[in-house]
Amino acid sequence: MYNKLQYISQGETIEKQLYNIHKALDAGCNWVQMRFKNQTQKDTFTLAEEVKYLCEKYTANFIVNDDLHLTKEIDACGVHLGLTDTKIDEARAILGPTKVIGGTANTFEDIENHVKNGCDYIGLGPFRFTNTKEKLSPILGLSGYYEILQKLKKNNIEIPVYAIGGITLRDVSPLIETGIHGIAVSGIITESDEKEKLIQQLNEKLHANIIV
Ligand SMILES: Cc1ncc(COP(=O)(O)OP(=O)(O)O)c(N)n1
Ligand SMILES: Cc1ncsc1CCOP(=O)(O)O
Ligand SMILES: [Mg+2]
Repeated sequence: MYNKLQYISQGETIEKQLYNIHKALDAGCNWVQMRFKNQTQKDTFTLAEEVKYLCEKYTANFIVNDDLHLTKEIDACGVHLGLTDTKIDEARAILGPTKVIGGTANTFEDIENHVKNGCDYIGLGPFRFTNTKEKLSPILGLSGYYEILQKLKKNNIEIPVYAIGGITLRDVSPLIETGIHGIAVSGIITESDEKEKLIQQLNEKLHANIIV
């Protein structure tokens, strides 16, 4: 099963990205999504090779944001694709059955389509406003997650759903109660001065036995 906590990297240079990823791994993250926007192909490739090496050293899963061909080229564990990125079925045809493909969703219908097209997990959001990403889809809030997760249950659609967007520690328990599998976070881990403690607290809440 997929880890319940995914760290999405931040940093405008290769050095800052590596620093942030290294810190997150040291503090106990074992799933990293490398998100390095608006960069040259050369720099993105250089960073990806370094991140792959680091993740192997820490036995962490490594997925690439957006870039399907880079994922294949460096043999990462998988890729995360948004609603305007390469289509999930195209990615599946190129990557084959074993790579992890995550897809962004904002609605029940997005999830239905992703499942039909061979997606492995869903990043459903945004939960609330965040400065980490520009051009956000409509904010879902807790009620949005509750509605969508109920509809998935009613339609017998089973896929790990990750909440994303502006999530803080105190959001985790109520989000888990909606039926999500886990969370994908960037800001709270990158900015924390006590990363190890935070990751431990996040994992405790993510793994608490909640009867939904
Ligand atoms: C786990 C997860 N969920 C959603 C996203 C957002 O993807 P996308 O909409 O393509 O936006 P960018 O991250 O590419 O700006 C994600 N990256 N990860
Ligand atoms: C990539 C992405 N997609 C929707 S919100 C978001 C950013 C998540 O980062 P943060 O946890 O800092 O809000
Ligand atoms: Mg994208």
